[in-house]
Amino acid sequence: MDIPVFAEKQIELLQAERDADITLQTSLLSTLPPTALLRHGLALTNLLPTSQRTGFGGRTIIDLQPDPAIFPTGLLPPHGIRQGDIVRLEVQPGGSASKKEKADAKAAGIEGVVHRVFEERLALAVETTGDEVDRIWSGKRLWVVKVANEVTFKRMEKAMGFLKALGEKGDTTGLVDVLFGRRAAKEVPEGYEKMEVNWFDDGLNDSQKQAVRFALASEEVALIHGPPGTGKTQTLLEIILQLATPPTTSSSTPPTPKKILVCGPSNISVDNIVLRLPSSLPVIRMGHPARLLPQVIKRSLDNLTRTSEQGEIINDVRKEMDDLLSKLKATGKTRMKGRARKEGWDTVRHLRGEYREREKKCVTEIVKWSEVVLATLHGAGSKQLWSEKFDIVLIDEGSQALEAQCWIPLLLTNKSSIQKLILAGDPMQLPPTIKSQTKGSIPKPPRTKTEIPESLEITLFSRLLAIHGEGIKRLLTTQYRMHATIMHFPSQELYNGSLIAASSVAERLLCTSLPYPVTKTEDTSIPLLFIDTQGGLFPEDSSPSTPSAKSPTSESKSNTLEARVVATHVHALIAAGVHPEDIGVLTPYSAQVSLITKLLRGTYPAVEVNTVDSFQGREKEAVVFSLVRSNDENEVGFLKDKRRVNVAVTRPRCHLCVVGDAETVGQGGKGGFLGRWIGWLESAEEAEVRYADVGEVLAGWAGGIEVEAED
Ligand SMILES: Nc1ncnc2c1ncn2[C@@H]1O[C@H](COP(=O)(O)OP(=O)(O)OP(=O)(O)O)[C@@H](O)[C@H]1O
Repeated sequence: MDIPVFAEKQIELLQAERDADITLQTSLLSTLPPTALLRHGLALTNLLPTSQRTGFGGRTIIDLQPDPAIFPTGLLPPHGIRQGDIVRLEVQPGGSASKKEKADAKAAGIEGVVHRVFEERLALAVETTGDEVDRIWSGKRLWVVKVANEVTFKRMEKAMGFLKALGEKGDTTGLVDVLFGRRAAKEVPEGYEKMEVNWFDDGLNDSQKQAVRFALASEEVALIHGPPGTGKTQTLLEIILQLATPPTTSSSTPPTPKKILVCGPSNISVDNIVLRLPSSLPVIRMGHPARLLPQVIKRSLDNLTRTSEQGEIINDVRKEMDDLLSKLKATGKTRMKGRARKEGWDTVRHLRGEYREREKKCVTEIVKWSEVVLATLHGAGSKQLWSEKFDIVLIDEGSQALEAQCWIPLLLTNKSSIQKLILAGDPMQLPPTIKSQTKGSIPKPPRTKTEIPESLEITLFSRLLAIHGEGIKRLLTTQYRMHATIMHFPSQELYNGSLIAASSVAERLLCTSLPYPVTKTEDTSIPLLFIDTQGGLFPEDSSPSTPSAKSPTSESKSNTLEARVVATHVHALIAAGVHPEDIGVLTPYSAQVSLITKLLRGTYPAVEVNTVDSFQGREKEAVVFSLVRSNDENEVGFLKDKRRVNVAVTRPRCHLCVVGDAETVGQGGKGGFLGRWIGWLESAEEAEVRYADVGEVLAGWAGGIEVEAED
């Protein structure tokens, strides 16, 4: 494959994606009033700054509380601002603010990362000097607004720029050549299957052990294909331990541990690994502390820096800076004025410089001496790792990462030291969401070694498979999540029928397997239920919610009567004793999510209602899957992507209930995965089929349903 052409195409696609991202965000921010932005999770309004202190990297942490005049309870209203979000902090324009006043408020705002979200306050980390904070500090009412994350794009584009230059200069490493199919990957040594391994986790199953042996024996690239619940992360943990602490042998030269960079596309994917690594293994979790799970903070670079010897001096500088800051913050009689105030801010600036310098040295030392460094793919491009030499890069959830993201650890650290890439993922689940992609099209991975991918949806995992074939991959085959019946169809269709349900889960049922009593009913005693709405009496709503100021989600579908069927089934499960938090309702459409949420939230707020795409990687004891589509044209839209259906139907542990129109979905998906799936559900051999009755649905459980007028 022509590397410069590949890199240029990636840059072009990334720019289109960034533009789509910004256009969407800007149009929402410019059309919706603050209250609507709050409702759509894009802003948090009516905040007052209460205190500030110094955090990691010399950043200022600002605490923001709800204005008591608006929120007398002292609690923040329901909002969608999450830890780690990048936001702008601005003075909130009043209802009658002119365009110019709004623009001025925006220009004076500062960018920051949400450090912590509490019920009664938001802590924001800002990369700015104290006097700038002071400028917007003067007791005004503030708001935070989410901003598109351009930094992520910049880093991917930088990696692609590097790649292009390497290709042009002909300066590629052996690994890069393999990853572009310019030469075949070295063969795994024969007999690797019998390799003696001193297992850290002897409970691994055979397919996991073979995957570990394969990853250890491969010299350049190993893919680990982990279908849902098959213990992909468990397998990676063993690989990390084997590489970082090789067993001692009788030979006089002790084996050298490998230096490993472990990455994932999201913070949670990385934290999940950190949490499961033994505390005896010295590891560093890179990344902004605001984005890490509290349980991993002690292994974060931030914490290791603070608790090191050098850290003591750094802490002293920090304290001096904070004391001075609080004097500068003082109001009333003690307010510092004039020259003293100016000198005060100068000293803060100087101390901040000293603080950063010392911290940098300390960080470099810590990173140098750790064998396992964990970061998000994006975080692997941070300055602190630029010259670090890693032997092996290991990426979890590789099929949920953009290819350009995967190149960040491979190129923005010392690339010449990296000999091997171990990539785990499942190309049969959803790839990252691409906003610039034409709706409904499912791009195919390149068919030849030279074909350049035309879409960001083509992941490195699927491209490598297309280039090198199945020989570079090992499949994990025992799943530890769901009842064997729930697993059956995805296994047959997508994983060559090779999945096995572990005996601990193969017969899981709601009425027998939950850690609390659940009554045996016709619903709780079966793993798979299909409630068929065919017959035209449960039509999808005729006017789709199109993008508008009122409903800025993109074109989305809903089905009001089907939503009632879903709510009734949820009610029946809860009436039998299933805890609401163990039930998830999934649907491909955000408009249907809103509709079902409205039906359920008054009585059962703990039932999670979500889109399939947002629920990938998670599980619930019971899942109700609402298909929505029911129309004379047999249009099935989003459902056509088998990866979406696969994700939805592999989330439950004990019970899956599918609600939908077998006619529309079966005909719409005829000849393909979807058609076969509906055929299998209808065949009633494995699933129980019931037919929804409109009269019963309307007369059914409504007592607790909170049906609200559209707001
Ligand atoms: N060999 C095993 N024996 C028993 N339980 C196992 C084994 N391997 C994994 N598990 C269990 O299976 C569950 C899923 O494992 P893990 O989180 O590693 O899977 P995953 O493939 O990464 O999951 P997902 O597909 O959701 O990302 C965990 O509860 C884990 O403890």
